Amino acid sequence: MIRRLLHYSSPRARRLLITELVFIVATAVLQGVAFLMLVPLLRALFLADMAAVEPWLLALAAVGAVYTAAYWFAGQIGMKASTALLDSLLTRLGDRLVELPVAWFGPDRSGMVTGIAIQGAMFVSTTPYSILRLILTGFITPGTVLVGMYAFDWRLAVAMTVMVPVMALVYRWLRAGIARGDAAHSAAVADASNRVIEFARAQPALRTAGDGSIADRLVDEALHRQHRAYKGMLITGGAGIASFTGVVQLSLTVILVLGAYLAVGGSVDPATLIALLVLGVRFNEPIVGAGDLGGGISLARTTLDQLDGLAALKALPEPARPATPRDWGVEFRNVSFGYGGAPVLRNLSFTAPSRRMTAIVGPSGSGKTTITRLIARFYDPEAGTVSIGGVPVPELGTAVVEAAVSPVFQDVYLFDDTILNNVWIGNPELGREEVIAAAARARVDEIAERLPGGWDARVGEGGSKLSGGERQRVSIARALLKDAPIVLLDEATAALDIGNEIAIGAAVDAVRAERTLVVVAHRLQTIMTADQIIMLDGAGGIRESGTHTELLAAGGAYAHYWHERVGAAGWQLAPPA
Ligand SMILES: Nc1ncnc2c1ncn2[C@@H]1O[C@H](COP(=O)(O)OP(=O)(O)OP(=O)(O)O)[C@@H](O)[C@H]1O
Repeated sequence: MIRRLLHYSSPRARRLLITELVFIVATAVLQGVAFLMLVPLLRALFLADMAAVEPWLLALAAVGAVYTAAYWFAGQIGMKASTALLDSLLTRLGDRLVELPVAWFGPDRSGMVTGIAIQGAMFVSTTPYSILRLILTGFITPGTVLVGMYAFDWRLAVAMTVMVPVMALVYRWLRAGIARGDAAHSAAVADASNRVIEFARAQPALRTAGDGSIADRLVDEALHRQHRAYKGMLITGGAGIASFTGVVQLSLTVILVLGAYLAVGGSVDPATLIALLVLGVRFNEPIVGAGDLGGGISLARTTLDQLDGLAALKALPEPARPATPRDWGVEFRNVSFGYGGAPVLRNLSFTAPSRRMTAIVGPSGSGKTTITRLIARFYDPEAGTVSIGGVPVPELGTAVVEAAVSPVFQDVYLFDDTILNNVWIGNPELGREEVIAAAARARVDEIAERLPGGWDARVGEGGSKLSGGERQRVSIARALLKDAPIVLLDEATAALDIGNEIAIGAAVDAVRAERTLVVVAHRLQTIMTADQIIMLDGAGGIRESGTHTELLAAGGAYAHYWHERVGAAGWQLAPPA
């Protein structure tokens, strides 16, 4: 545990932690020495040997004073060490989250990450002071007492020594049982948290569907599993602690019986025996306390295991020196990819040239959004290459790709901040006026005018005060501000109101001449004006590709799709006769 804590510590936290541990060990040894000094002192008192009482009393007071000072200092350092350790753990967690591929973050991860950030890291950081100190004291103080015992009576000391491996075995068993129970409980808590978060988020959908039975059942099952895991943890933990306490009490009984036997035989005088028995009790007390705290250590260990698990996750490969792309055209060559199940894309090849708009169309679930995720390097393909400017994306590295790509996805997340700041994150280097200008190009000014507070109005958690289309407009404004050479636009599937239609149309016009624009296209206007249309076949490949005019003239699947869509939208391609 100490090694693992040091591993997750910054250099400052490590220094503080080591100093704290040195002082903890010193206080534990001093406590043991003080207990040992009780023997001659008590013996002198029982024998009414006042001449011997005084020096022992003074010596005990001196040890007590040093102990108190060391204890106070360990506490002060301990508090600083905890704060430094908490900082290190949260920094490590943050650094790791930034390195992990975007694809790793799903709703099922939020429970675990929240658990570490809010509770686990705090628990681990207070472990040295609140738990480790007591456990170390629980073993070092009795160890000191045991060594000293040999100076008083070797037979009682041997009896105590024989009990040590038995206690150690039971302690190990206790810790292993608690660790197992705690790991199962933590997993169940994370699962239940995910379910409850999902349940809260899904309320609008559940209420409109009028049947919340599935969500109710999933939450109930998760809570039930958590309850069972908690009960299991209490049962194994309770049984372990009871067994350990029993063994420790047994050792006391052994000392008592042996002491009585020795006293009856006359080889120990009664005054010494009573003093030694007091020492025996003091020997056992801290050990029992340490046994009770074994569970606390396991909780900290579970969080450290989770951090180890995060550290072991494979990040996407990064180049030692990122290559330079020749331009910003995108190429897929024989790309195959799936999410662990059936392949979504199979041997897919196409080019989205620089300064051109490529529209991707196809049946629902055919992989349109997946293509944009591969360009943004949320994932690397299982086979084939995705290249930008002639360089495979892994050779460019995630940082280059992230800087080169502006994604405007459907699931836009807005921070609970002002509408202006939500656009500003597209490029924090620019000034307020430039941000407002870019926002106006995506027609975000209309939204700001509507909200009390204008540009400084807050948008609510996740952007809850804005409509889906309005959130996408903010996302478009971010993309315009970021001014990246590749723009990925996943058009909303829902019908847009006229304001959002115009905003998206304006964004498309603003970027298409200068950048590589790849649009998962649903608006007829976007599709027909694209420089190139890639129509997916729904089986992982491309059915047809070309310009709107070419594909219509070919009279194939695209022409069929187009006429259906036009009919559904009520468009008229030619004036009625
Ligand atoms: N994170 C994911 N994990 C597992 N499967 C996924 C994930 N995202 C998408 N899929 C699956 O991959 C397939 C392609 O999804 P994708 O979103 O790329 O399709 P799409 O063509 O954009 O669909 P739509 O037009 O309905 O948005 C679907 O079968 C989908 O269920």
